[in-house]
Amino acid sequence: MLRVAGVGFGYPGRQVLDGVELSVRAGELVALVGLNGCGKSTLLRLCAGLLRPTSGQVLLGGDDLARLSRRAAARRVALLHQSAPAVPGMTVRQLVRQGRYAARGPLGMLRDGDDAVCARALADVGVAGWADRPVDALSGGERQRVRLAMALAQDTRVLLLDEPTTYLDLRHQLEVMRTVVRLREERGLTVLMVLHDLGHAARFADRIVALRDGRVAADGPPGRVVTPGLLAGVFGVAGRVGLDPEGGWPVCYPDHPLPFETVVERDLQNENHIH
Ligand SMILES: Nc1ncnc2c1ncn2[C@@H]1O[C@H](COP(=O)(O)OP(=O)(O)OP(=O)(O)O)[C@@H](O)[C@H]1O
Repeated sequence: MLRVAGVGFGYPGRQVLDGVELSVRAGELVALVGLNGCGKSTLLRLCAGLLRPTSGQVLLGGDDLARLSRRAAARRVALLHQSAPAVPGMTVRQLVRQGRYAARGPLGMLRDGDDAVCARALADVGVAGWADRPVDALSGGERQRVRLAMALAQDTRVLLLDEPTTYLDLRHQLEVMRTVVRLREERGLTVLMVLHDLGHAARFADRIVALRDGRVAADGPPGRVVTPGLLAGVFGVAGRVGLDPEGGWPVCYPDHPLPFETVVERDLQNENHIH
C-alpha cells in the first residue's frame, strides 16, 4: 500500500534521510521510532506528499506520490502533524471540516455527506459533543484528539500519525491507541505512526521500524525488534526487555543513558534481531 523506496532527503545544510526502505502493507499498523531529530516527522511528511524526496520514490498503491497533486494525495493519505497552532476563534466543527478540503467540489463547497463524515470522525475519537467549542479554548490533550478527528475526516485508506498521544493523559493515550487499532480493524486502514512510547509501539503495532543515522536500523515485529540491542543501538540507553506476563508483548525497562561513543560505534548489523 505504502512503499518508501531508497528515499533520501535533506534540508539546506542538513542531510536527514539516506536510502530509506520501508513498506507498509494494506491494513498493517507500523510504528516508526527513533531518537529526537532522526527524521521521523520528515519521513511522514514525505509519505504525505508534503515534501519531495531528493532521491528515491514514495509509492502509494503503486503510484509515485511525486506525480500526484497535493489534493489528489490528500484524498489517499491523511497526516496528523505534530502540534500546530489553532486559528483564533475557530470551532471544532470548522477545524474538522478542514479535513474535507481535498474532497470538496470545484468551488470549495462542502458536498453532501461531508458533515456526516466529520460527525463520524468526532465520534470516532469520543468528542461528538464538542463541535461548537472554540479550538483555542481546548487543553493540549483535547486539541490533540480534535486534530486526530480532522485527519480521520479526510476519510483516506492510509493514515499517518505523528506522535498522536502527545499531551494526552494515560487514559486518553490508551483510548487513542485503541481507537487507531479499532479503525484499522473495522475499516481496514493502513497506519504508519511515529511513537515515542516504545511500550505502545510494542503492544499495539504489527511491526516496528527504527530509524538511525537517516536509515532504517531495525524493521520487524515487536517481539523480534524490541531488544536490549535496540535500546542501546537506537536510543543510546542500557536496559532490559521482558515480556508482559498476560499479553506476551515486549516490555522495556530502560535504566541509564550510555556514553555517546558507545552508541555511535555500535554495529547494529551484527546484533541479534536487528538488521
Ligand atoms: N524545516 C526544516 N528546516 C531545516 N531543518 C529541519 C526542518 N525540519 C526539521 N529539520 C531538521 O531535520 C532533522 C529531522 O527532523 P524531524 O522533525 O524529521 O525529526 P524527528 O525524528 O521527527 O524528531 P522529534 O522526535 O524530535 O519529533 C532535525 O535535525 C531537524 O532539526
